[in-house]
Amino acid sequence: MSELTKAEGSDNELAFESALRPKSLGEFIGQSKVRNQLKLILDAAAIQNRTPDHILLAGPPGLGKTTLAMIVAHEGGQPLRLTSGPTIQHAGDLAAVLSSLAPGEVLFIDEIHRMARSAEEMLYLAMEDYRVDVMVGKGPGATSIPLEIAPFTLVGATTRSGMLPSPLRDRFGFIAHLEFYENQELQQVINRAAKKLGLEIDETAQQEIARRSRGTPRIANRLLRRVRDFALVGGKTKIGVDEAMGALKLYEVDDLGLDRLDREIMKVLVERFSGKPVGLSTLAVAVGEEQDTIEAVVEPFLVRMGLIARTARGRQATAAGFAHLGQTPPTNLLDGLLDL
Ligand SMILES: Nc1ncnc2c1ncn2[C@@H]1O[C@H](COP(=O)(O)OP(=O)(O)OP(=O)(O)O)[C@@H](O)[C@H]1O
Repeated sequence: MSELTKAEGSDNELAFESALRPKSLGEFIGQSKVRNQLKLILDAAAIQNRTPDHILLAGPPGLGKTTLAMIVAHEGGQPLRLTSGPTIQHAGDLAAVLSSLAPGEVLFIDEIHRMARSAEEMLYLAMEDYRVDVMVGKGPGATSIPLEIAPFTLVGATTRSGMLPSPLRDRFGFIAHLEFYENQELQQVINRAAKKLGLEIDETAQQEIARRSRGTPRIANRLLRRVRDFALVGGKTKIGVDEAMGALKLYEVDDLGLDRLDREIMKVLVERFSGKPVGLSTLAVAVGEEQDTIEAVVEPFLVRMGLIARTARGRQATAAGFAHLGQTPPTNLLDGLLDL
């Protein structure tokens, strides 16, 4: 049974993601600058028969950071070890992972900004000298024993590159900033996924889904599956614009791709605070969501769409933000910002 058939059977989001992941740089759509930069690093390492430099991938969720880490391992013919910052709560957790790496292995640490501080310090030495200092004993009798580890490539991923301490950031040979995808690139993502899923979908339907995918391949794939369900239940074998629009309406994805949480945030900024600046914590309480989610997931997209602006005084709705909710901005909203 193929990976995709198994994923179809379980309809499990993670299984689907992994089945739809591009396996090589050539298959990876968009992000051409990052792709070329990454290719140079991998090719140079291959010529010199050494492990590629450590790589940091920064950007909002769902843009392909895990996929790129898998590609780095795959292109270099190396195994991949996956872990994440929140699971590394002590230096010992990291020491266990590092000391068990095979030579050349690619270590992927997702949400690397959430790793324990003590582990961060251990990572500095490991990245630079392929060595860890393991503390044995406690108190004044404690000694540190240096332990050699195999040469490896670290691929770190973060949605909050600003939260990484500079000594850690500086130890990466390459920092890639992933950008939101253009609609035409998302259309390619949808087309590719549809082919893999054996779906017939016309171009207008692809465009409608692409336009509402928040610049994010993960969302494009997810919306495609909901549109597929809509067509299936409606007894359609070919997906057209009616099926696409029907499903998107049912799942409350609006014209610009804003979902329920995006709209709630827009409503708070426009209706409750009338375009005045609002602090992140107030905003989080007002919509009942984690500050982290707002900052890493919601805000980058709304800023990119020009619907809100981040200022030193807080978050503000812009004139375009007011217009999107069908409201008239206050007269003192100058150049998208209130003249306070
Ligand atoms: N450039 C791309 N071309 C085609 N599909 C892509 C691309 N980037 C991402 N995808 C698809 O989007 C999904 C999410 O990608 P991925 O898990 O790599 O994102 P991520 O940035 O690691 O997200 P998170 O930070 O939430 O873990 C995957 O199923 C993958 O197939």
